[in-house]
Amino acid sequence: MTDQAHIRNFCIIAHIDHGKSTLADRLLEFTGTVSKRELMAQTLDQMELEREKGITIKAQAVRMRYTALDGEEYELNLIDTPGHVDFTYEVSRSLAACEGALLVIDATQGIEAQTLANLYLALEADLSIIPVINKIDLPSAEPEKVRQEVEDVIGIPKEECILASAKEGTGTQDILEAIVKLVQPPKGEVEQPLRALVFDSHYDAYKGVIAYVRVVDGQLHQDERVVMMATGSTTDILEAGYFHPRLISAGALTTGEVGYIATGFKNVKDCRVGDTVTLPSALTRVEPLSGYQPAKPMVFAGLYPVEGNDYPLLRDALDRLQLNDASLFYEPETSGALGFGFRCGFLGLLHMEIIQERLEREYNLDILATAPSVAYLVTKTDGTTMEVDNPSAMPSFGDIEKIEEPWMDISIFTPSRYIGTIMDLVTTRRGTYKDLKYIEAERVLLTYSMPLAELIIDFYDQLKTRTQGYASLDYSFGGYHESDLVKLDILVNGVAVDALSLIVHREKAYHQGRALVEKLRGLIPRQLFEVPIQAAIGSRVISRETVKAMRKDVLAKCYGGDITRKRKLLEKQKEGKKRMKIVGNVEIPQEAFMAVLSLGE
Ligand SMILES: Nc1nc2c(ncn2[C@@H]2O[C@H](COP(=O)(O)OP(=O)(O)OP(=O)(O)O)[C@@H](O)[C@H]2O)c(=O)[nH]1
Repeated sequence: MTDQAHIRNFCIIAHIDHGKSTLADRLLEFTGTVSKRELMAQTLDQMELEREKGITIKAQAVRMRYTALDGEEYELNLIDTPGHVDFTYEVSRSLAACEGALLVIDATQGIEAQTLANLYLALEADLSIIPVINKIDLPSAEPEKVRQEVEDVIGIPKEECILASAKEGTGTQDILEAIVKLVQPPKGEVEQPLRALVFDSHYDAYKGVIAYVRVVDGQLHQDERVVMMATGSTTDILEAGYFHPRLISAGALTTGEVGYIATGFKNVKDCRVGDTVTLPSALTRVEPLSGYQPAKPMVFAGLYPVEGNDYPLLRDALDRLQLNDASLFYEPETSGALGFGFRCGFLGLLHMEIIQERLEREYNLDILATAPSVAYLVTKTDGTTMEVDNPSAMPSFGDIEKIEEPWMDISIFTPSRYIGTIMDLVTTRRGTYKDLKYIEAERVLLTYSMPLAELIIDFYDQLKTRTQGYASLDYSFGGYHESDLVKLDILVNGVAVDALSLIVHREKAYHQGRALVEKLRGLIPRQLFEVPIQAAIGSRVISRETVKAMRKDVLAKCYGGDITRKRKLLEKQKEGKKRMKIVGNVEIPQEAFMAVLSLGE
């Protein structure tokens, strides 16, 4: 165990793609924690999906030993943080386990929305900030300009910025020296009863839930009985140790240290991120560490197996994913159109996408997902209130007194030439303007308030398209507000398809209904008969399109000749069918359920 004065706990925060993982690799390599050969492209991003999407999802922690220029050896604990807004809560928990943060800024991009969002979280957690201007090897790098930006926007003197290239290793030692000099050693009392913060966890088939902890006070030892203050669960610590980056058992962890405990818990729910670990004997004497909050899903969608028989498999897969991901919520749901499936709650759209992909890739399931929805607070005329996260479960409008929907505070960084088009985009999404700040002559920070329902429908892609990729976005929950909403039903061949129902603002209902049926006409394949598609509010049909009947057989092309070609065509047709659901007697493809996401403006 290292004495407290020689421990430094820090994290790296950055906007997506500014080079956090690459820099982490350089630090691991420089300190000899991982050899170059061992260092796979990105050690810290372990999940395959993370690697592919190039984003960090789960926070990780690695212990390094570094002999500084002062001749002393230090224990440096690097806590990696997720870079995406969906995971803000995990970021803030990781930050709470540190005393310092490297703020990485891309020298070709400058400060972006999540640079600031993460910086604010770090300041809230009272961390020392070390700005690192990365990618200075690139020809388009403008380190001087970015330095000035750091001084003007963040208020840190520009001389304190470290210039680095994580790719080439420039500046690595300067960064390590700055960590030793500028980051405070951990405070906390080793004589006090144990308090350790759980800042992340993962499930291991042999050791149960592995909790990633920061010991704030006291010590913890293997075989000791501990209790989780928020959930009340108790267990004996099977193993205690640190990450190197693999788990190294050390028998104990002391005040100020970061490491893991193997808890034997069978579910991450017993050991939530943000919870405090203590000893049963100290339970009544210690205050839990602040800031625990259960993750709250914001975006909901139905997930259905394409093959009805796969329902039990889907349930098992969700069960298993949830072992590792306490923020994933699901419950059984039945849809008239899609059969048996699950209503799932996610932290955000990216989270939803990740879960969907993991179900398909790791569990080999074909999933049909309905369009994402938010959770509405509905007050009925009889005075009762309910939360509705599925449009088809909305009570009939005669019974509704009012509906409130979640609004987000959003901030957008953009070159000033795009202000007009962004303003226009946000207004068509019912957003309201809050503020505009010039960051430098040609870059601005715009802030708005906007319904989450509008944000999850293609907003980010639209923003990127309209600004040629230059704008960056960040958002946080801003409260519930009453809105004039209606339910839009879609009828296919005269039958209302519950999974296509939408909640929309009354003023936009007509336009959206029309756009949607037009889109659906293009997506629903021709059948042997004519298929009308209608949009309706209550019993009033507001728009109608028709899918014409099919005229020719696909096999007609083959002139009865080439059998391989015929088989190929049939195979292809089968492929195409994979993501189809038969509703009534009409085949509806997956894209139809997502059509609402791409209606354009
Ligand atoms: N030229 C150059 N490229 C770099 C440097 N640092 C990182 N990159 C590249 O920038 C891209 C993003 O780097 P990552 O380290 O994955 O970024 P990140 O911040 O960890 O991204 P998230 O995990 O999504 O938050 C990768 O293609 C890196 O190879 C650098 O110093 N110079």
